[in-house]
Amino acid sequence: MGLCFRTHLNTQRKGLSVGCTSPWELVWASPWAIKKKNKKNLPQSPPSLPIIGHLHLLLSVLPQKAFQKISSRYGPLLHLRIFKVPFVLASSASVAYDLFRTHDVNVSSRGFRTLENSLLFGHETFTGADFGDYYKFMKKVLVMNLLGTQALERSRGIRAEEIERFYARLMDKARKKESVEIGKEAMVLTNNIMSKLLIGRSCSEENGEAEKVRESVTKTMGLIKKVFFSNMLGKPLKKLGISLFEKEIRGVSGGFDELLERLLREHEEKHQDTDMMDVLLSAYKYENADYKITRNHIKLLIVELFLAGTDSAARLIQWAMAEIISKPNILERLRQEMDSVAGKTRLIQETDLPRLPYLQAVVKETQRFHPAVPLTLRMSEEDCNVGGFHIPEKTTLVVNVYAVMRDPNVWQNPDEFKPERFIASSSSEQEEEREKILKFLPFGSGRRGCPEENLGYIFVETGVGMMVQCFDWRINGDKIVNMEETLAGLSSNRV
Ligand code: HEM
Repeated sequence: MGLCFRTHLNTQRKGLSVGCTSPWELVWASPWAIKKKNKKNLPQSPPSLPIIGHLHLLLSVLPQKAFQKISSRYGPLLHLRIFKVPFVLASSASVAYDLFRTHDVNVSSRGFRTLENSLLFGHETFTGADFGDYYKFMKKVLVMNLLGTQALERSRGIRAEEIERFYARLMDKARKKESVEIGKEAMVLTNNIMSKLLIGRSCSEENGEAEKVRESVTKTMGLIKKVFFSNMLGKPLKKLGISLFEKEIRGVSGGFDELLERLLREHEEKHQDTDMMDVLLSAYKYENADYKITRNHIKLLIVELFLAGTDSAARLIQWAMAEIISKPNILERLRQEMDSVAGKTRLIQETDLPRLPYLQAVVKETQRFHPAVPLTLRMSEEDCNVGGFHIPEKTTLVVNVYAVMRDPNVWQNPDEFKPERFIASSSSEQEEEREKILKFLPFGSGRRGCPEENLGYIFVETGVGMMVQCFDWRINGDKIVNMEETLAGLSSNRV
């Protein structure tokens, strides 16, 4: 993207193991089994091919789009199989409601398969942990020290400082008439903020540390996509599954491990209590803690938070800007709103956000249209009934968030980018509607939903807000913004 100053601004401103007794296997085994199926009322299964099952339906387009196409033809709750491994695909708002409200506890584990002795995808991750003591302990630590309202207020200064540095970097490029890769710059912003919150300093640009970390984040997000699908491929491809990527995983994992070990030693030497790593070290050393965490837990959580906080928000900033730049009427309305709230002499601040409903609506519509995490993975602990169908225990559940947020039964003109839909009704009406159906799920939902919705919104709204407020944008070369989607990690990407 090319950019220049806005002339009127005067600021410097895992897997599923299926035993022979699984009802799913019975379904495929014999006509006798089909009777069993009907008795149990399992979700419908589209026609499949011998051996590979439904794999062929997934190969041509992005998985979320392929799944959406299958669901719109066969129904919102389907059982599919890839080779011998079954999973249930949920694709409508009402089914999402059933899963995340009625059966929230039952589906609050993910069932990831793990890789031993690896930092990434190891058995001690927070994101993959069962909903047990370790998970609950860490979540409490997170809310109190990083993600809760008070913790967010304490760290506001860090984010404001980083928005100013972001502004200064763009201003420098504008002065030199250089073009800007929005995704890359957004990643620097989110990466710096997460580094400061987690380890008390941003990674150094001088010695290449920051670039190395950003590269590792991008590589890991790519690996998450591969491991997500290898989790679904399960047993038959076990050897080809996670082990196929083992070398790659161990490489990235080793790099993170080395960095984290160095950071832990730095923190132990300075004995302070200012960032998330300090908090976790105190918990590690505290004899009477409710749960005895290990040094490995600390490293893992830091890496997971780093990944979760950096990548999704940066991609959303990139998507939001792509939509805004290609739609001048949205850009103009945003600017008017921003100028009336922040004026022309200072940068937009976090505290301005509640008074910027249109900016909030643009960010929400970006989340609906281009969800950073289009598919989420859960596992049913016990048998349950969803949308009138029987779901056996230990079934992998894939929720197609992308399809839910384009479900034509609950969204008007779902394939149109229309921020106004988020300001048309009052917040009490929206709340009432949300209670009845779960149709807006960019952060997932229920116990295993994203614990950091607030921080996610702050990142994206302030980042986008500043870019719109302070700069005019022009597309390099092409007259239109390329909105083609690719899959990088589990995230939609813009190329
Ligand atoms: C706009 C940015 C973000 C988006 C779109 C996003 C989205 C998501 C989604 C969809 C999930 C899975 C939810 C589910 O399975 O129901 C998730 C989980 C998670 N997110 Fe976020 N997230 C964002 C920002 C963040 C930030 C800033 C942090 C932390 C600093 C964070 C930490 C986490 C963690 C720890 C989990 C795992 C929760 C669990 O397993 O219980 N996320 N996020």
